[in-house]
Amino acid sequence: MVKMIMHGCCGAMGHVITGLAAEDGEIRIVAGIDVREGTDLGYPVFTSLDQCSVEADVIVDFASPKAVDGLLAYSCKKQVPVVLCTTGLSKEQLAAVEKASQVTAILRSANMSLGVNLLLKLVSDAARVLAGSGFDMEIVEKHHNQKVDAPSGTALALADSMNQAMDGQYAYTCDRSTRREKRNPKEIGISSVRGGSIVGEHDVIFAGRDEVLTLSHTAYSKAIFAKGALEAAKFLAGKKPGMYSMTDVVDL
Ligand SMILES: NC(=O)C1=CN([C@@H]2O[C@H](COP(=O)(O)OP(=O)(O)OC[C@H]3O[C@@H](n4cnc5c(N)ncnc54)[C@H](OP(=O)(O)O)[C@@H]3O)[C@@H](O)[C@H]2O)C=CC1
Ligand SMILES: O=C(O)C1=N[C@H](C(=O)O)C[C@H](O)C1
Repeated sequence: MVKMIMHGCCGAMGHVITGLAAEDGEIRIVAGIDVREGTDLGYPVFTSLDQCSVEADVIVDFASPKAVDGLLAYSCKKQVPVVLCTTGLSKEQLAAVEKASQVTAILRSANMSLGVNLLLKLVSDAARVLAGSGFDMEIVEKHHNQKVDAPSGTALALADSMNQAMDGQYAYTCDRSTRREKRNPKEIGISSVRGGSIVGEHDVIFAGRDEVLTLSHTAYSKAIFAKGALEAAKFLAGKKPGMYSMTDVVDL
């Protein structure tokens, strides 16, 4: 049985994961970490990892960028692998994640769903063919009104996948409101919509002359992320230091 700490246990994802883990015979949440007060989740909850007296094989994180520095320090010190799902990390934090992966096992993914992880592959192929033939690339992402970061981590990961396929020639444009010039052919536009309870939608648009190809993913519940996170946690427990990704967990 894999023993897991749920980092961000009182939030939206923490609650969904707590429910799914309770029905899973291979993994058990032994402690939770959260600054928010919560109802009884069936395991002890601490306000920070430093306060946590319970040992575990893996940490699953859906919390806040504010908590990432402490999370990395704890993971390195205690040698507990981390499935890092929080989005909106700064450039400095992303560099710190890379550095920490030299001493601890880290799996970072902006989206734990099977569909988006396949989409990351599909958009890379599409970019090679279509952007290579002059098509413009745009991403539109839609999320609920509680989301604090924009653009979404998934939108950035999709853009990275497309840009890598094009040898890193593209810059990302997330706001055109102050510009008075035509679109640069070497840009990937990213637009964000926030409203209601939209779980997560990503449209990747390849627009050429007289034809448009759109590849879309729609999340209908947060359970798809929770399921992927638990699979990733089981995979990562006991792994040696390094940087892992969902492509190590799912067969694509
Ligand atoms: N990779 C993926 O597949 C997915 C990633 N996410 C990402 O996961 C993160 C969490 O999402 P979600 O559950 O919807 O957000 P919520 O805000 O609902 O939950 C986050 C929880 O973490 C708590 N928290 C904030 N700061 C700290 C801290 N320093 N230490 C411990 N706990 C803290 C929050 O408390 P308080 O409210 O008091 O601040 C809250 O209870 C986001 O970055 C989101 O983008 C979400 C879904 C899928
Ligand atoms: O905050 C969310 O809800 C989500 N965040 C992730 C992101 O930023 O891409 C993944 C998913 O889309 C839901």
